[in-house]
Amino acid sequence: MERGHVELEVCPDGVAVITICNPPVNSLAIPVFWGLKEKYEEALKRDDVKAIVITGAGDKFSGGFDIISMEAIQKNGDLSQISWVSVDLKTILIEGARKPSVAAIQGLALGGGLELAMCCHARVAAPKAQLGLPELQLGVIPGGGGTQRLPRLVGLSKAIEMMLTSKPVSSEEAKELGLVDAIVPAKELLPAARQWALAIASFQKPWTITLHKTDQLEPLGEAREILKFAREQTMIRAPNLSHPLKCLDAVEEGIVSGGLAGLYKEGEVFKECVFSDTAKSLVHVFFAQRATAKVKGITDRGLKPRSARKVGVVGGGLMGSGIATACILNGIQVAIKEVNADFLQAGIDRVKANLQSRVKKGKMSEEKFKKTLALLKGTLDYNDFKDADIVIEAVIEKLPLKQQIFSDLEKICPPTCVLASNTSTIDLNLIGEKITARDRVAGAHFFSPAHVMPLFEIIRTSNTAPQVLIDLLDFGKKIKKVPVVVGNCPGFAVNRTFFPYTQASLLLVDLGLDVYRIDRIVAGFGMPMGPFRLADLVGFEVGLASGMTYLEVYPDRVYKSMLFPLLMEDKRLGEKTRKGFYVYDDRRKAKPDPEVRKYLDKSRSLSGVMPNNKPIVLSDEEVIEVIFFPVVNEACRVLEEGVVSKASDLDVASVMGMGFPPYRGGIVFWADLIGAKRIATRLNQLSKAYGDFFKPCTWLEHCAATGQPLRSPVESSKVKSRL
Ligand SMILES: C[C@H](O)CC(=O)SCCNC(=O)CCNC(=O)[C@H](O)C(C)(C)COP(=O)(O)OP(=O)(O)OC[C@H]1O[C@@H](n2cnc3c(N)ncnc32)[C@H](O)[C@@H]1OP(=O)(O)O
Repeated sequence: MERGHVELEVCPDGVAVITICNPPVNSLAIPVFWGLKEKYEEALKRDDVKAIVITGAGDKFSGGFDIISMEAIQKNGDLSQISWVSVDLKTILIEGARKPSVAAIQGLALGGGLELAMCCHARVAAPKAQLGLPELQLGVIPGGGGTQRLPRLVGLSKAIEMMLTSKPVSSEEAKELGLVDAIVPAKELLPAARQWALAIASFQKPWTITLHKTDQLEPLGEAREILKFAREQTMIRAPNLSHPLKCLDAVEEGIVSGGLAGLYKEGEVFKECVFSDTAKSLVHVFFAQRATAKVKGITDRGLKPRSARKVGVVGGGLMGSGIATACILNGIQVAIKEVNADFLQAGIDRVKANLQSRVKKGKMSEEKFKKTLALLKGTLDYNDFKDADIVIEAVIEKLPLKQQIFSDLEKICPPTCVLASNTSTIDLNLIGEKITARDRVAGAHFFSPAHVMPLFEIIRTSNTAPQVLIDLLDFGKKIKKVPVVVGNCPGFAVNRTFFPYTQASLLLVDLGLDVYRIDRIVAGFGMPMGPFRLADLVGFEVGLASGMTYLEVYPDRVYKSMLFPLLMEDKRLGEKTRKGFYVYDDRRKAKPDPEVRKYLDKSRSLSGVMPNNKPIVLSDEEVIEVIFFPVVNEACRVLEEGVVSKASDLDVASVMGMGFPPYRGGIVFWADLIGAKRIATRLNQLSKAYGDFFKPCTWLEHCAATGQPLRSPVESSKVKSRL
């Protein structure tokens, strides 16, 4: 299907208005580029056209190069359809034309959209539009002249900052920076842009060819210093990524050898990047993230969400207060319930502290702080839940307590109120067992800290009503989370997939590897922290309790290490006691502790798993395999059992919930890049050496044997669906 087109209208004042039409964001699909060329040539030829305005249909200028086309290019390996755009279309035809062009920017001008605007001779914007070059977020670099024109408009430092962070600036900031020439009310945008274009044509306003501009560029020596510093920072912040450095190479070429040379370099680098695994992974995550909101059989029924205006939270502990914070931060009223005044005050204080930390960081004004906090009400009884739209229970993981709470809630809450539990392990069917309206029960699983972590796991049981899921999806979006609907099983999708992560790490320790080396390797792979630093953060009591849950349900896949109990015997419980695998100072900075050695030795001798009592030797790559291949194996079980409806949901969940590096595309995408065959072969070897913990599951073996990707839909005959 052809996507997008371009329209041309010649106004009586002699201005040709060229409009990009490709909803919802006017992305620059291939037909749009051809349309731009055709309409431009027409406008340049016509005698009744003096000047040109480029704009986007509706309320957006353009969201940039069409990422659907980018994915297609990555698949077919053919860049020829767009290789003419940067120089032939933008630089020669538009920027080099004998008639001036003005970009009329509304809503957003991102990536290729801003690049198009920058090759115009001026830019007029409506208030509050977003302008930026977020290409690095997709694993590519600006490939339509952005690496050359942005520094020439706003200076090198700011341009580098905008590209490396992928953060847009508002029209207002863009005006100050010199990226836009004027801001006018949205209604006057087109007339103002037309006037501006005519003023350029009659030489009353400057006819600026950005690629030839040098006045904003720093002197060469200073520019080199800025680039050097940017490279150093990039290597620290993103040691596994090469495309930000390549982006800086393209910028440098333009600074040293001129804009045109820079454009050619940019083209070469774009080509290298677009076919990289990094770009493929990040494009996959972009679409996968948006696809989580589409749930077959649920979101295609035409149901309308019942918007959540008031949420009840049961329990003001760490999770409850985090959930309450997430709600009030997004304008939703909250009643938080505790069992006594002290606990309630502690819960409210936690919410306050969460907000205050924003004030301290300059992200929230005092006034906004007060307004936000006013949305929170503390309560000791359920009366305040009488008009709640959603109630989320977030008390300790004790089934009878949760069952009692749900019975109470059913009596007091309106019949349309969604009854959700933030449990991370308990079967939701059991939690809702004592109530009549089981179709109202679902899981609303947040990740700690709940007001910060982006993932929101919505758990459905076989009884959960579609309307409840629609309401929770809407609620998730409202509180700016990425909601993923999953089935009901121990650990649900995320914790279940990742439980072998700690298990395998504990086994490696008993086989003789050092905890700190493991943590370094795993962090080097791109996880926010290694498994032992994470265990410290979560706390050993919690870690051990969830280990016990998995031991009950998946006994063949739990490695029974003594390491946690040994540390706990000496009151080393993790970060909260300032001693776990690491020791912590007042600022929570973790330092390896030589004393840990004795616990490791004891655990090793109790386990007796070291072959011939000698530590095994593994390369860094092998360590990653031993830790992450069992995670892939569990992900395959999750797919096999239909706990998620599509593999990309698990990719998003692993990235958003566990911090799996997005530039690896998520756990299943990453596994498919390696190949099921290699993973299954390695797991079979490990299984022979170290037991059933590593044994590949049916889906993994099936894909290894058939060459099918792991992400392919599991045939329904194989699915024991939990959805
Ligand atoms: C050569 C060039 O230098 C290379 C490039 O230009 S690469 C592209 C650079 N542009 C970007 O990275 C922008 C990507 N898009 C975004 O950040 C956000 O979508 C946005 C800020 C534009 C809009 O956000 P928001 O309003 O929350 O809506 P969001 O749900 O994300 O997007 C709406 C729809 O537009 C689609 N979309 C957004 N940007 C798109 C793009 N550039 N290409 C194709 N589709 C796009 C989304 O997939 C989504 O589709 P769906 O409804 O079918 O799921």
